[in-house]
Amino acid sequence: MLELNRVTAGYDRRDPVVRDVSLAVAPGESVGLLGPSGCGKSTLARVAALLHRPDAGSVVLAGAPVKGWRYRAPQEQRTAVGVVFQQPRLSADPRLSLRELIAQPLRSTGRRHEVAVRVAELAREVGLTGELLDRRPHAVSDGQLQRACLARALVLRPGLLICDEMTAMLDASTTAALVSVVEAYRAESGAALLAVGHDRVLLERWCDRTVRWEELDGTREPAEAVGARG
Ligand SMILES: Nc1ncnc2c1ncn2[C@@H]1O[C@H](COP(=O)(O)OP(=O)(O)OP(=O)(O)O)[C@@H](O)[C@H]1O
Repeated sequence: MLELNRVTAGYDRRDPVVRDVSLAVAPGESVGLLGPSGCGKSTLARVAALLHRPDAGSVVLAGAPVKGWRYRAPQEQRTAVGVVFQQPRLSADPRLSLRELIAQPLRSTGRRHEVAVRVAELAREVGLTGELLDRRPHAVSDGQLQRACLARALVLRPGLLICDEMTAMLDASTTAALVSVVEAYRAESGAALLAVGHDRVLLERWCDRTVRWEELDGTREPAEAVGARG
């Protein structure tokens, strides 16, 4: 579903954060990427979500090489990937109600009834009640806002979901609830998952396999890097 081939990326070409990293997620597979704070996991997650152009290497999504990058990849390709970040307040437009937030990726479809039905269905799945849906981000908890962000990530029925420390700010019961929403969606849709984080116990329980950041580092011995890709 996703192939990152020898990706180098960062914020300064002379000193990239991600160097020569390769990682593949098969269709329907869930992969947990584990690494310490600051190693570059979120940067790689943003490349995988087609939101950050790599300086070198390639990204292949559902068998098609991603082309036409500006800072991000073209929107048609981006809509095949759903993404949830660690801090919902940084990714959610504060002017929108949770209902509008969830519906945001559907705004170009114009079919208002369908949009309302889909938003209501997802809100129910993530556990948001009617009254909460009319509130704006400042009037809900982090957990409630993250539920809305997860619903938004699923609204276009992506074939690949990327969860970048999705539950890092949440308590155990909200974490369990959001993981089970992701798993229910994957069971029904066959979507693949890349979950990024530093909670080894959570990712090992959640994912088919986990990969440690050190294993991906293409600047290490070639034998180690090949092993990580297999
Ligand atoms: N927009 C940016 N501009 C410049 N440097 C950045 C930017 N975003 C991240 N960095 C730097 O890139 C490095 C990797 O950051 P990244 O967020 O990818 O790491 P991470 O492994 O996800 O960390 P954490 O687990 O703490 O979220 C860090 O040194 C960070 O300071």
